[in-house]
Amino acid sequence: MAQHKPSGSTRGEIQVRNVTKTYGTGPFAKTVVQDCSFTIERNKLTVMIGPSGCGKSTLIRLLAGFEKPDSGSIQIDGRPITGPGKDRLVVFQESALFPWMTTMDNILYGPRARGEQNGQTQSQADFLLEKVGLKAFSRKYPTQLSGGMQRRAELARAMINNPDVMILDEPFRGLDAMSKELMWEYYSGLYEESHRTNFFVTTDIDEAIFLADRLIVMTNIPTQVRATLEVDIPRPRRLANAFDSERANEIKMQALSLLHEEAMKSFSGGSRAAADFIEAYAKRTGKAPAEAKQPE
Ligand SMILES: Nc1ncnc2c1ncn2[C@@H]1O[C@H](COP(=O)(O)OP(=O)(O)OP(=O)(O)O)[C@@H](O)[C@H]1O
Repeated sequence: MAQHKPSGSTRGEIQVRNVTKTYGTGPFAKTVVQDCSFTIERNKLTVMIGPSGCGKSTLIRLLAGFEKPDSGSIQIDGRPITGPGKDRLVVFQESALFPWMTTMDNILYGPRARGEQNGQTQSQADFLLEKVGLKAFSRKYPTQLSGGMQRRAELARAMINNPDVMILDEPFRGLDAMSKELMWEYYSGLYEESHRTNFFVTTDIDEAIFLADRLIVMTNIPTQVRATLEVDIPRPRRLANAFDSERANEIKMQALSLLHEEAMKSFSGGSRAAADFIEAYAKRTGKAPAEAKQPE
């Protein structure tokens, strides 16, 4: 049977302009995103990296249309995002596979639910199964798959819906190091097939550099863009060579130094976190807390 790869969309540019989001009110108000602007460029893989807890998942909920910004605007191809839409598809950290369905049935779930199952969706499912290395597992159930296989099945399940934008919130978090690296190859291979607009959020610098066309580095909370780096490393990228390039290391060092500065902000200002950090540092180095220098 002829196999059809998912068609690459030429839509899906997202513009975030001066977005602010605060949770709670009065003395309990907490601003998580502040005056944040960036563009997720069409047909590129944009990776967002930032310190843990800086507000990345909040931004994803805003892009997905699950929540609304307090001020500023978010547009897709010039239209305001007012709620969830089938032009955007979000893949979360948590498994969303139905345990009572086989891998194949999980992958075909979207087209079936829309009443769109036909010969073409079946051959797309075959193509995606092969691409994610699960051809021999199409009749297995999620519990019969490893964690990495489940994540690959989820990628296929999302991609068959051909969204204009794929939004991924730390989808490989929690996998062991080897499975995670394997996922990078599968995922970037899928991206290189379609060049669909992808927005991928992570806290893992190696993952970010391996995958990204563009890397957006975020500030600490309340978050906004600290820097945007073009990751001009040739494709296709493979684990065997991706980290050999001097350019990859240069970008990694640049991003790491920005992230380090941002992470250190949570330790400044005599906060409880700073006190804990200094105490732990003193224990580890054998120096009394008074001698241990607070990070600048
Ligand atoms: N609905 C909510 N109500 C109140 N506070 C919230 C809500 N959602 C998020 N926050 C707060 O916003 C901050 C940022 O959370 P968010 O999950 O967006 O960060 P993150 O960068 O995705 O974190 P991580 O990297 O750890 O996944 C946290 O301090 C969190 O407590």
